Amino acid sequence: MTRPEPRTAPPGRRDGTVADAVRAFAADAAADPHARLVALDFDGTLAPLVDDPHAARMAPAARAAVDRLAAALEGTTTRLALVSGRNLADLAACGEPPVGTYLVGSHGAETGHVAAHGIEAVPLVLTSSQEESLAALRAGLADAVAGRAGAWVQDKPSAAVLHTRLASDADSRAAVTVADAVAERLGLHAMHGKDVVEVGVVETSKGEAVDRLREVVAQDAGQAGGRTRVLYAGDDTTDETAFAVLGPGDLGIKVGDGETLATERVADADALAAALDLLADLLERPGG
Ligand SMILES: O=P(O)(O)OC[C@H]1O[C@H](O[C@H]2O[C@H](CO)[C@@H](O)[C@H](O)[C@H]2O)[C@H](O)[C@@H](O)[C@@H]1O
Repeated sequence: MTRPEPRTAPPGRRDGTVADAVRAFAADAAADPHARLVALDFDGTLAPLVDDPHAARMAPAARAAVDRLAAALEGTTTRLALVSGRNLADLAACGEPPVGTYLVGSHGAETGHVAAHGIEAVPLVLTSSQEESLAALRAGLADAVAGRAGAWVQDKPSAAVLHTRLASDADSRAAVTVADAVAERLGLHAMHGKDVVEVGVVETSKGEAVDRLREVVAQDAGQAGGRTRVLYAGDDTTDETAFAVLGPGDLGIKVGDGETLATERVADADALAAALDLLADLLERPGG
């Protein structure tokens, strides 16, 4: 798994800088025939963070921009993806992705696609060893939250997540310490996100998922063997693995504060929506 060293994007960027970067990403298709992928994290990026994960929905401006972008992409060689730590079914339910969207759930352990008739998901099959690890992990995280008000465990098909958003600082620290120890004992990698510690039994990352999507999109767009250009936007530390696999012709946009490998930064979901709206404009009027 790629473990990037975060760095801080230059402070004080002008809004115009992100717009310029979006324009460069969307350079006239005639001059730049590469397939493109717009890959967006969900929580904290399109959807403001809330206490109940099931209640998370895209911010209204992000919802409108994503839907508009999806429509603008029809018939082009650009594809849309949601790339999330959420498990696939949860991502589909809360993200309500437009038809044609590629889905990456559980940080890459689950993949799918939104077809006109519904979600087409690649079945996730765990080995017996992974099933055993998952059971031990769930038991260990149950111990981590026992007696700690506000801390709770979310089960996923290939992972378990310690949530501490509603716990006191002391309870949060103690639960995180236990969760880290459980992961270490089981030989699993603990990913620390915003008020979450996520431990999965399938070794993967958003960065690996984005690299796999590059190939899928190139093939789908009739550019097999070509290098798909990627726009990736994310807000959390787990998105850094995706920023780490970006290179020339790609565009990384960090949403909110924090160290990052992304070259561009916007303040929040509304600002990201403005960038996605601009991209939709450019795709609707190539060269305009
Ligand atoms: O990769 P993402 O799409 O950003 O998903 C990462 C985690 O998102 C969810 O947790 C986060 O959002 C919750 C709802 O706003 C919030 O309560 C929590 O504190 C955040 O960390 C989700 O519940 C996790 O399973 C995802 O891994």
